Amino acid sequence: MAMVLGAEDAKDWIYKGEGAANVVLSYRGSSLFLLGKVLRIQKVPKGSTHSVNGCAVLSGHEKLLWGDVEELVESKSRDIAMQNYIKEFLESIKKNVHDQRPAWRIDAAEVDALCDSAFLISDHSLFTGTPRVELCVAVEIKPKCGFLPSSEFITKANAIKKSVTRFRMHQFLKLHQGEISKVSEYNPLDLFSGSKDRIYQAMTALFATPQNNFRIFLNGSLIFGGLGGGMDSSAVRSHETNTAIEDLIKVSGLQLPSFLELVSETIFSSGVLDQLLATQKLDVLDIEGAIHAYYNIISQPCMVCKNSGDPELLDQYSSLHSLPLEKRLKIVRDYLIASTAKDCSLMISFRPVDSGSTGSGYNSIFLESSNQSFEYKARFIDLDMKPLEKMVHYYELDQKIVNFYMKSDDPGGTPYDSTTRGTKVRKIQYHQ
Ligand SMILES: O=P(O)(O)O[C@@H]1[C@@H](OP(=O)(O)O)[C@H](OP(=O)(O)O)[C@H](O)[C@H](OP(=O)(O)O)[C@H]1OP(=O)(O)O
Ligand SMILES: Nc1ncnc2c1ncn2[C@@H]1O[C@H](COP(=O)(O)OP(=O)(O)OP(=O)(O)O)[C@@H](O)[C@H]1O
Ligand SMILES: [Zn+2]
Repeated sequence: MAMVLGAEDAKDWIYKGEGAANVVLSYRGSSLFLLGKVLRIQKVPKGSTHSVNGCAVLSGHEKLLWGDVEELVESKSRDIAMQNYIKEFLESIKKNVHDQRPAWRIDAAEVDALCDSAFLISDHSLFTGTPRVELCVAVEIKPKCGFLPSSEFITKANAIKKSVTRFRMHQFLKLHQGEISKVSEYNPLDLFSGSKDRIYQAMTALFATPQNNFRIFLNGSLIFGGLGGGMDSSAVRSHETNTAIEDLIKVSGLQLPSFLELVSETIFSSGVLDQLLATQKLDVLDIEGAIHAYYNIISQPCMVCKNSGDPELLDQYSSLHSLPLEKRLKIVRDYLIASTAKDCSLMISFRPVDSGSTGSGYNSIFLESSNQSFEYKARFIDLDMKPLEKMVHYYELDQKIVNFYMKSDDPGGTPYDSTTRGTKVRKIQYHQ
């Protein structure tokens, strides 16, 4: 369907949220086609001409990497060929959303008014795409990495990575950098555990410290959690949360614990995170292994080998450098796919249905504690491909997170075993 958007249409698009790379707007105009859709527009870092996640076209090395995924290589160039460049519309959007954006996001990047294209996607915070027609409660969860790495390429000095989650270690660095005001007790291993009780425990922790990992929408509007992917959502919470949660309770008939139970039960019985975890686990070698394959692909001397004076390690790494090209490409491809799976978000929308009426074709769930039935829809968002050129950043950030964590005093014990929380088990392991 051909449709041209001009500056006058910008008023119909309302700021919904944003991440590091995109601003997302929901439609509140009168076009039936656009109702229930969101527009996802790329951002450009302040002072740069490239979008946050690199160029829309693949670099030469990326073509080598993804070359056998024909659709990907083709679609990237098709986007460019079909570009419908609507600068005025995007300029107006840029102006309109300015006041709602978090200051730290404004400082980092702005809507790219020179963008070639934007994504028009279904609004997954709505059940059927029609706001205000029926009650719909949705949650957005950014689960992050749900397993502990066990790669043989993790150096002894970084062995802590095998027993403390990346999420927890990163929390200490974020706290130090002022990005968060307190360390979250959310443990991704609980969420991915497949155990009902542990999933519920993860949900309770996400609710207590939502950061950019948890949001609740009521009929498509954010009622809980940080707008704009805010690390700390204290502003939204202190202001509006109480009434919003009261609204939620009133309209859904669910008390908060029952609501968290509904989400936990859905995650548990749908198995929706199982496949995500399997995809995350494509990262078999960890960045400490994959980085070597990366340097071969870009035909540059390996900086990690260059800076390592340990003959034993160098010997181990040489096994990676001497792999056939196809194997090295696969290592990096799998690493990047896993990175996407570690960074995407899950949106689950719910609508109440009369008990027993499950003939609609949607998945349904019965919540015993409240004797209510719900239909649900689970969708993943932000499945963007990660740019190849981020590999060095991944390596450096990994080292930084681990080094900082080792200097920190984490009173939390081993996050993968909540029964040992509060003890010094982790430290004992570390000092061994
Ligand atoms: O590296 P991480 O784990 O901090 O993840 C980044 C996210 O940080 P957070 O989830 O807060 O820790 C980060 O999120 P925030 O900006 O912190 O909300 C982005 O999602 C970033 O991806 P991209 O650069 O937009 O493609 C993410 O970068 P990738 O690592 O997924 O490329
Ligand atoms: N299809 C959708 N339906 C409803 N809301 C959406 C949709 N896509 C994105 N959003 C909202 O917009 C926010 C930002 O979108 P998204 O995560 O795609 O941005 P991003 O910049 O790519 O994120 P990241 O920081 O993880 O790279 C999401 O957190 C979510 O609240
Ligand atoms: Zn190397």
